[in-house]
Amino acid sequence: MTSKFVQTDTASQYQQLKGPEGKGLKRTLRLLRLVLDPMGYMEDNVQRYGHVFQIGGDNSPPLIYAGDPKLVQEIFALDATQVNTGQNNGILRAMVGDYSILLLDGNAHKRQRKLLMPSFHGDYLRSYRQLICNLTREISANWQSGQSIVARPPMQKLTLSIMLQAVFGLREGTRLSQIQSLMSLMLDSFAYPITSVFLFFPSLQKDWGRWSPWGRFIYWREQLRQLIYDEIRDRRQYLEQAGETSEKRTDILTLLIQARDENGEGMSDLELHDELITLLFAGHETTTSALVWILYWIHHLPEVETKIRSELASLGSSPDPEAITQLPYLSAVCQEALRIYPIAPTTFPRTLRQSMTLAGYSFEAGTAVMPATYIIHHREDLYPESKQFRPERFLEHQYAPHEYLPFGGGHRRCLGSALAMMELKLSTATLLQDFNFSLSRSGAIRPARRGLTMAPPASMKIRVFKKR
Ligand code: HEM
Repeated sequence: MTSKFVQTDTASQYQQLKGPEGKGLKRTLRLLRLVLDPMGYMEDNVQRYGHVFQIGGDNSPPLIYAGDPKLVQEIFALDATQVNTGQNNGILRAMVGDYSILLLDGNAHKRQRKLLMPSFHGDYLRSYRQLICNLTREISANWQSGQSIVARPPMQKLTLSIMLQAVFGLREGTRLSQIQSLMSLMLDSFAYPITSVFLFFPSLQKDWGRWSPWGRFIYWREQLRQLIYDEIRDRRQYLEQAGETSEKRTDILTLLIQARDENGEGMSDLELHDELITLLFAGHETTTSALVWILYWIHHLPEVETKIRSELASLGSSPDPEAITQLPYLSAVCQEALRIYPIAPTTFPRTLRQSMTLAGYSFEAGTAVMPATYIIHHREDLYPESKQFRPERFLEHQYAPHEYLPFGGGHRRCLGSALAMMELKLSTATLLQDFNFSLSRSGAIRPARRGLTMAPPASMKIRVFKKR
C-alpha cells in the first residue's frame, strides 16, 4: 500500500508507513481476524511492517497502530482541541447511550470528566476498601473444599456487586438483584468470540424480536434502563427530603447527583443514566477478566504463589486493607497480569483534527492514531523475555506512562484505574487468605475475545480448598 503518511525522522530517511492491504472480502476477513485474534493480528503485522503500521488509508481514513513509545508519548500529550476520540467509539453506543463520557469529545467530554473525577479519588476510594473485602468473603462463603468451579462467574458476580454497591450505593433488595441479573445476561450475550462479532458488524444488529440475539439484547437493555431511572428518581427524592440531615453517603450516584459544573449545573437524568451504565460496563467486565488472570498466573507458576503468600503472611492473620494495598509483590503481580495480556489490547483511537508531525511521523488531518498497548507491552527492549510472566520487572524498574499503558493515557486515561487496582489487590489477598487454589488444567492459556475486551477463556476452572 502506498501511503501519504510518512516518517521523516533520522537523516531524512523517508520511510513509508505500510500495513495490510486489500478491499472487499479481504478487508472483511482482516476485520474478522482482528475481532477473533487481535494479538496474533498485531504480532503478524509487527513482523511484516514494524512497530508502527497502518490499516485503511485508501478509501477510508487511515488508522495507525502505534507501537513506538515515543509516538505514544506524543499521542498522550494531545488534548481535546487536537484530537477527537469519542466519535470513534460509536460501537459502544448501543450499550452506553449518547451521553456517555466514552462517546463525548471537546468541552462536553471535559465537563463530564470533571464531574466524574472526584468520585474516584482518595477518601472516597478508601471508603470502599472494607466493602470489597466483605463482598469477596460473601461470594466465596459457600465454596466447598475440593470443589472445582468455573472461575469467571463468581468473579463477575463479585466485581458487579462492588460496582453496584460502590457506584450506586445499592443495598440488598429486589432492584439490586434485578440489575445484577440483567447486566450479567447482557454481557453474556457477547461472552464468546463468535457472539462478540455482533458488536463489530453493525449490519448484524437487527432487532427481529426477543428471540433474535440482538432483539434480546435490546429488550434487556430497556428493562435495565427503566430500573436505573427508578433508582435515580428515588435517590433524588431521598436526598431532597433528607437534606442536610441525611447520613453522609459516599456512593458515586449520590456524588454525581450532587456534583455541579462551573456554571452551577448538575447532570440531567439522561446524563446520569448514561454515565452510570458506562461505569458499570467499563468497570466490571474489565476488572473481572483481570482478577481471573491474576488467579491463573498465581496458580500456574508455583514460585509466584510462594512469594505472594509469604508477603501476605508478613501482615499477620487479619491484615489491614490499607497495608494490603501497599504490598509491593502483590502490586507487581497485578501490574504484570495487565501487561502480559492487557484487557484492552489498544487504547481508544484518536482522530487528528489537524495535520501534524508526531515523533517524526507526519500525519494528515483525519488520521486516527491508536496506542497499541499489546505491542508496546511486548517490546523486548522494554520488557526482555516479554512472553514470560515476571512480576519482578515492576520491582526493578519504574515504567513511564507511554511504556506501560493498561489503562490508556492522556486526557482519556481510564477514570477507574485506582479503583480497579484496589479491587484487584484486596480481592486477590482476601481469596488467598481464606483458600488454597489449584488450576483444574495445568497448561498455558491464551486470551479470548469477550465483547470489546480480551479475557481468559470462559471455561477456565479452579479447584478451591478451604484454609480454615
Ligand atoms: C482492570 C480494569 C480496567 C481496565 C484494564 C481499564 C482500561 C481502560 C482503557 C484502556 C481505557 C481507554 C483509555 C484511553 O483510550 O486512553 C479506559 C477508559 C475508561 N475507563 Fe477503564 N479500565 C478498567 C477499569 C475501570 C473501572 C473500574 C472504571 C469505573 C468504575 C472504568 C471507567 C472508565 C471510563 C469512564 C473510561 C473513559 C474515560 C474517558 O473517555 O475520558 N474503568 N479504561
